[in-house]
Amino acid sequence: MDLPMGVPTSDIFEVRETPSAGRAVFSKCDIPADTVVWRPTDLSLSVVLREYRREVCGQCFVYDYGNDLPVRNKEVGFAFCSERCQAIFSDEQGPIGIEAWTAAEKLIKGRSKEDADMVELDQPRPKTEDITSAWEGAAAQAALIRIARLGQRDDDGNVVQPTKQHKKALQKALLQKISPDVMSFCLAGILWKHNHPDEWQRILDLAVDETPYHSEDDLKAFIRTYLHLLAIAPLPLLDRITVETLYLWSTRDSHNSFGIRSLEDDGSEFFGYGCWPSASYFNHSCSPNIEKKRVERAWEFRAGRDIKAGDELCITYLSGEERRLSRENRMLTLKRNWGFDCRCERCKEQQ
Ligand SMILES: C[S@@+](CC[C@H](N)C(=O)[O-])C[C@H]1O[C@@H](n2cnc3c(N)ncnc32)[C@H](O)[C@@H]1O
Repeated sequence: MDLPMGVPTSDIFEVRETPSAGRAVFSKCDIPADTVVWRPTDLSLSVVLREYRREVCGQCFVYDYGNDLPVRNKEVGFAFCSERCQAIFSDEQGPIGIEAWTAAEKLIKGRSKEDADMVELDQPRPKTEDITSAWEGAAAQAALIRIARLGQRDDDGNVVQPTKQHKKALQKALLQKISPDVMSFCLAGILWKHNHPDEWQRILDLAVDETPYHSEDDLKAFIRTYLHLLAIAPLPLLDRITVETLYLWSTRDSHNSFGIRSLEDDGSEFFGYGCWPSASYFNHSCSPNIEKKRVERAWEFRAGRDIKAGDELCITYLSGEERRLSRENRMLTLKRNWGFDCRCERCKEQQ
């Protein structure tokens, strides 16, 4: 198998294709319990949910039992546990990133609470053809907004000023309902691609979910956010804000992101999520032999028991409470959240 760019490599494990669960990680030698097997540090896109933005550090995800963090940057809408974390954040996002977060924050703050994300359960997931036609439906308005921001050139290469029609398309986008967490996802993804253009292939190589939107509302929120970003983002980012990038990010995020949860209370607080490509080749088991623990922005994957050479190394995708569910309910949870029928050893044995 040609190894994808983001595949983790190590002396003690290798990534191979499996007959029924895609690629997976296998031990190359006996691994004693408690051995640190892998430390994924390659965080790409991450989202800290709006409701936790004052309590969870925007850089290292430290959480102080719900207390507001000491360094609050109201312009960009993040709080930090220290000046150092704020400086690292600014450095990683770059001047254009900071300008973009500031523009997004200004737009979100100017709006009422009604705009908060509402999750409608039980709506069907949009199919591929619904997704394609919904994005196509936004193309004309997107083109007008681009011209409103950048102008356009006539046949002789002269810049033609935007007309009332272009400006109206931009204004119309700004009046649309805002979904702050979708905005964070899209902006974080665009900025990651902007700041790491050579690493995009690591994202494209991940497992794909062609129908990543949970509901029609969710899909609509992404399309509105696309238009919002075109209307407000710094001009050097406009070429990056494309349907292709936003859709491809969603198709990879869906089956590869990990929840960023509290480190106490069995991870009961869900602060947001992030995608660490090198962590994304470990399959799930309901009886995992690898324990994963978040350490600030990184993960530590440790052998939870003695592992024999040739065994598959599996983590669990379930949260603390979910692990105690019956086989049927674990299967349902994995199907709903990750879209697969679990084929782990424990589920096979309990069949
Ligand atoms: C994070 S990726 C893991 C690596 C993936 N197998 C690959 O080829 O990229 C998650 C996807 O792997 C597959 N997978 C992981 N654990 C599985 C399991 N226990 N049973 C069946 N499929 C599984 C599912 O397709 C799932 O959406």
